Amino acid sequence: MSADWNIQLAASFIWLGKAFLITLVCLVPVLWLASRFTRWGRQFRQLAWPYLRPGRGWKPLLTIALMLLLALFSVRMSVLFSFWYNGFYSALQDLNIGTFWFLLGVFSVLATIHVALALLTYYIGQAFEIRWRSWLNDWLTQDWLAGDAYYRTQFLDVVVDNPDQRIERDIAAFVNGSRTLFFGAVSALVSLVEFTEILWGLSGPLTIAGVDIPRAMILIVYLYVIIATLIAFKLGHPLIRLNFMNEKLSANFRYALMRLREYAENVAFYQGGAVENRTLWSRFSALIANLWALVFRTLKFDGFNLAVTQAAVVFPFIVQAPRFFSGAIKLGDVIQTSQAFGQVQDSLSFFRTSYDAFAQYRATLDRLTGFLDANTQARALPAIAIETRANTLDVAGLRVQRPDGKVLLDGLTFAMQPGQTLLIKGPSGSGKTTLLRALAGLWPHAEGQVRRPTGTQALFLSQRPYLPLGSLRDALAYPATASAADDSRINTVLHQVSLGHLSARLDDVTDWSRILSIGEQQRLAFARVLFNRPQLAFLDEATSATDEGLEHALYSLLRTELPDCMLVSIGHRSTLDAFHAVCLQLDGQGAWHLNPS
Ligand SMILES: Nc1ncnc2c1ncn2[C@@H]1O[C@H](COP(=O)(O)OP(=O)(O)OP(=O)(O)O)[C@@H](O)[C@H]1O
Repeated sequence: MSADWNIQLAASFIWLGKAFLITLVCLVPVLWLASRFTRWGRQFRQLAWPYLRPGRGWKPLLTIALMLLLALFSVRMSVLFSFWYNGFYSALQDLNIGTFWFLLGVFSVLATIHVALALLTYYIGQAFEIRWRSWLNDWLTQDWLAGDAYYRTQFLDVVVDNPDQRIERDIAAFVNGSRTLFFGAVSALVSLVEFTEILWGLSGPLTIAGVDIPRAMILIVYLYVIIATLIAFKLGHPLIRLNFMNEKLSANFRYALMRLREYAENVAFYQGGAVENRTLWSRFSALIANLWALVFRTLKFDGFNLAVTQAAVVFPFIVQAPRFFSGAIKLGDVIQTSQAFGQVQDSLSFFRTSYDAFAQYRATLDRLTGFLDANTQARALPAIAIETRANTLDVAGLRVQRPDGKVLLDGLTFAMQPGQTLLIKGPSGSGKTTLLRALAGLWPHAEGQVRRPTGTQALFLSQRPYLPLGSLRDALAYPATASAADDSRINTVLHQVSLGHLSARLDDVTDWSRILSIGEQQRLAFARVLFNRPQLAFLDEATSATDEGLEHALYSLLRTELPDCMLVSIGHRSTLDAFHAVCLQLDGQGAWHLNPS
């Protein structure tokens, strides 16, 4: 078979147009069926459609169409190269120097196009992945934050592990896997059709045990690869679970390392290195045990795949040898046969060799859709509906339970007006912090009515001070944002809480929670209240790390600076009584009493 190189340009464009249309016509129903009737197809649609749907813009779909065109072009180039090899080797066999030089000229054109095509494919593919990844990152992060899902997923029956990994790694793996597997499959199928056609033209009959088999090459390659694929699927199946476990165990190990870094000082004080080492080692061992299982399974899987590929190298030569030596076909035909056989073999084998990649891809789909589903379930958990009402805290018939059903507090009813103060007391574990969680709308095991200011008009200072990543100015203003224009007000409140020495470091970006002592962090939290001037502040043991003198100074400051702010405090010290008019006493069994403090 030889090609007329003078008409190849026009012929290639016509081929490209036809192949593009045929591929689209075949692809659309296949994708639709997969997204309806397969689990991975449904998961893919759940993750991909929000980005790809034309209602949001045509750019992603048009980029996919362009990538499809490039993939088809690349198949066309392989076909042209295969004809080039045929002509070239036949010219060598015929000692035809004119054709030899002509074909070298053709090669330089083909090679230039090939290089340009490869670079363009790379660039467009990467640009597509980066844009899609950014969009997904934004979507999943917002979904995680929406409705306090990042906090409330802990109350689900099945808690999703390592959301950080799902956002950071799985999105990238999903985007890359979707592109490479999709275009890999499309290229494989189109190559299969093209090179089967070439092989059809090149193959002759084969006589086995007296029986003539027409077009034997085609029959051999298809039978060979289909049987090999079935065996490979069986060998590769356990890889799905092993890959899933690998991701999970790696993330668990990473989390243990991160935690050690986070609590470095506590561990160092306890001299708990040996215990930590055991924990780290046990998590690492689980990871390694799974890795060994993965290695042995991959040895079997890859060993089989490599053997199948190697054995296929010699087939076409053996089958064509009689026709070549009898002079029925030329050297170029033999070379092209071997290439076409290799291409058909590769294309058919795509589904076998990609089984591993597909297994990982499915694990990624599971992790990402599991994450989104958990967020949705967390948002659907019950919570007290908070009604916004300025300058009042009105609680009626509030019932708070532990997750195991034990009632901590029943029928709580009280109301507060601007400037009023309430101190919540009770034994440890009686539900004081949980009551605040319920009043914040975070606790799922609560019912009743709450009316209060919302948004930045209500501030909750939790037992453990929290400082966000960023500058000291950001930490002080949290959750509001402050700019340099607010510096004079920030400096005033810093001096008021005896942190004036920090006023020169407002722009310093560092991990402030490691630098400031707990007492200083608690003072910073008071500065936050003074800066944000809420109508209502909840202080959960907010002065537990300060001495009584400083506690007195901080509470006095709140009363004088924010006389209208309603204060709800939790605390064990009797020194707090003086700053609160009413005391709510809990017994942790459901009963409660309101007394003058
Ligand atoms: N996420 C949770 N899952 C299960 N039980 C919880 C959870 N959070 C709190 N509890 C339980 O609810 C009960 C009340 O806890 P809470 O933190 O409200 O007590 P507290 O009165 O604030 O205690 P302390 O004075 O020691 O801070 C405790 O028995 C605690 O173990």
